[in-house]
This record gives sequence, structure tokens and C-alpha cells, in this order.
Amino acid sequence: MRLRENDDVGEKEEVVENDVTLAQNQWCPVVNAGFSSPKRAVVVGYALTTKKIKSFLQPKLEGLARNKGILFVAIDHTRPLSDQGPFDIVLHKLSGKEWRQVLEDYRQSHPEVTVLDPPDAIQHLRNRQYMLQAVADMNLSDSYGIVGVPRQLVIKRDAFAIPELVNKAGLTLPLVAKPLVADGSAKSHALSLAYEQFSLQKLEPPLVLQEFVNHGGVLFKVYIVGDAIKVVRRFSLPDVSKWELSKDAGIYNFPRVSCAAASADDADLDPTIAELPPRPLLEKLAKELRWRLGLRLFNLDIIREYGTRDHFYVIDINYFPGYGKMPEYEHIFTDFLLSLGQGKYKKRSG
Ligand SMILES: O=P(O)(O)O[C@@H]1[C@@H](OP(=O)(O)O)[C@H](OP(=O)(O)O)[C@H](O)[C@H](OP(=O)(O)O)[C@H]1OP(=O)(O)O
Ligand SMILES: Nc1ncnc2c1ncn2[C@@H]1O[C@H](COP(=O)(O)OP(=O)(O)O)[C@@H](O)[C@H]1O
Ligand SMILES: [Mg+2]
Ligand SMILES: [Mg+2]
Repeated sequence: MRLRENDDVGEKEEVVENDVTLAQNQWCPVVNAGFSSPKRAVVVGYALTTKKIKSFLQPKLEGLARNKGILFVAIDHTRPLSDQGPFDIVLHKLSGKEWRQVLEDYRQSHPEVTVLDPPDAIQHLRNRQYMLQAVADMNLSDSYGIVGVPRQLVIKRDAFAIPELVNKAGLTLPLVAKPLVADGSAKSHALSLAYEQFSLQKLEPPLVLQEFVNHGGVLFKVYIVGDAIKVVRRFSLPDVSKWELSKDAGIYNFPRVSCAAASADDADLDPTIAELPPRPLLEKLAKELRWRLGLRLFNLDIIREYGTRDHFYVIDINYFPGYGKMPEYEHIFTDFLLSLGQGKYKKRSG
């Protein structure tokens, strides 16, 4: 099977082909408490873009995986999935309707295989109208802080109507305009910052208009891998002042803000801006989102409203993000895959 390009939402596609068939049971020596015992390997079939393979499947990860008894095997797109493996886990980040259907059929016919993650749950994140809904529904507020989402408005068509719609909805400028579809294409990452009401007509729907929240130019990336959480700091868009707003600055377009954002972990920053969100708050948020979204591999972009200590906004959620940039991802990921594999064997024998 070959994946079709540009099906429903003009998706990016890059297919990696490989011809690998495994023997029915892959055995692999795992060093355990000083002596070696043969254990069945956890076989992870992967379907990833070339870019993702390069950033994620790094030699250190593969080496560590091998030592822990995890085998990564490339999925061959020219052959039926059921003829390959057998896999314990299927790890994927490819787009396209056809591929989604292949995965859904495979999940039905192979309930014993963990597909990371279910295609319909991933699909939910590909539309910015729904992406943050789960966070809004949670209404998380406790002694550690408040987590919300910026107010937003969906514009499907007719750019001329935007100023009036924004006015009616009571949204406050400046606004961030984000493409409605978040399909990983360059276009889906292009943002505009709109400072002035009538320039809003220049925007190109379909899009989401989100209130810009001043946050001191620092963003927190919260990486989630199953139950594990890691947070890093990144530089973000700078705050917008009243003075800039009064200049009627119009609209600024950014081809892609997020990928250019450097790490801010080692920067000398104002501690009131750089302090990480409280761990218990993130634990609660991640736990609830794993359940609500039905995903185990994702990250959240979180900002702290400038001038507050504990008002946070989730502005973006990404499926299977760039884990290569997450500290210690090799250990965290292999432990996670192992726990999935072991859980399954226990279930079978229990
Ligand atoms: O490529 P990377 O390592 O920057 O990872 C991208 C993510 O960066 P992050 O880890 O959040 O800094 C990136 O996150 P942002 O949307 O940029 O916040 C996306 O997850 C991106 O996937 P896609 O293009 O939306 O399908 C991710 O791209 P893919 O690697 O999945 O293509
Ligand atoms: N509501 C917002 N308020 C302030 N800054 C924002 C807001 N939304 C996005 N940004 C900035 O724009 C960047 C990209 O937006 P994001 O929604 O994360 O899109 P992408 O999916 O392309 O990463 C963020 O990393 C942040 O710097
Ligand atoms: Mg982002
Ligand atoms: Mg994103």
C-alpha cells in the first residue's frame, strides 16, 4: 500500500518503506540483575516521517531500547500491516485518510496490539476549534493555580465579517490568528498577530482568532509520555504594550513562531516569569487530559499570564511532538514502552 498525498486537509506525507518480517517470536537477551535471561522482546513497529525518524529514533534511543529488550521495526507501507510483525506496539505519526483507515482496521483485527495513539483521538487535535476544548471543559482550579484557554472565535469563511464578529464576541485585541487545521504542514503553523480591528479583514479564513495573552515572552512545553511529565522553557512571542496597540499597527505575519523558539532553560530570566508551573498542577492537568483526549503521547504549550503567579493558559496541544528535545527522553520513552509490553504479558498470563 502506498499512502495518498493531500487527501482531506492537504496533509504532509512522507513515506518510509522497509521490508522487514519478523519471526513469530523475537527473543532477545536482556541483562537482568547481573545475569542474562532470554525474554521475549517488545516489538515496536513504527510508521514515521523521515524527519521524525531522524529526530526521534536516535542511536542512543535504539541502543538503550535494545539493552532493555525493545526492538524497533520499520513498517512497510507496500504490504498489509497484518502480514507484518507480530508487533506489540505500533508507534505512528503519519497523516492521510487512507493510513487512518489502515490503523483503524488493524486495531479492530489486532486488539492485542497497542496502537500509539488511536487515530480518531489524534484527529481531534488537528482542528484548533476542538483542540483545547478538553482543557476548557476541565475548568482546572485549585490551590496551585488556574488553568484555562484564551478566549477564541472560529472564522470559517468571509474575512469581511471578521471585525463585526470580533466586536460581537467581545474579544480584546491583539488577537493571534491561527489556521483552523493543525495538520503539521508549514501553512498550518503560520500565525498572524492582529493589533487593529479593521485589518482583521486581511486575514484568510478558515482560522481561529485567539486573544493574545501577555506572558513575559516565555513558554512552558510540557511533554507527556504515558504517566511521565517533563517541562522545558522556550522563548515565545514578546508581550504587546498599550503603546504598540495605540499605533494601529495592523497585522504581522509569522511563518512559524514555534520552531524558531530557542530553549530558555539556561537563560538569565526574571524568576517571576521563568518559574515552572507547580508540579501538582501539571500532574493533575496531564492525568485528566490523558483520559479526556485518549492520548498517551503529546505535549502542551502553556503560558503564565504576565503579572500573575498562578494563572495559566494552554495555547497548543501537539500529538507525538519533538521528544528528541525532551531531556532524558531515551530513558523515559523506553521505560514507557517496556511498561506497556510488560502490562500486556501480565494480562495474557494472568
Ligand atoms: O520537529 P520538532 O522536533 O520541532 O517537533 C515538532 C513540535 O515541536 P515541539 O516538540 O513542540 O517543540 C511541534 O510543536 P509546535 O506545534 O511547534 O508547538 C509539533 O508537534 C510538530 O508536529 P506537527 O508539525 O504539528 O505535526 C513537531 O514536528 P514533527 O517532528 O512531529 O514533524
Ligand atoms: N494566545 C496566545 N497568547 C500569546 N502567545 C501565543 C498565543 N497563541 C500562540 N502564541 C505564540 O505563538 C506560538 C505558536 O502558537 P501555537 O498555537 O503553539 O502554534 P503551533 O502549533 O504552530 O506551535 C506559541 O508558541 C506562542 O509563542
Ligand atoms: Mg505550539
Ligand atoms: Mg502545535
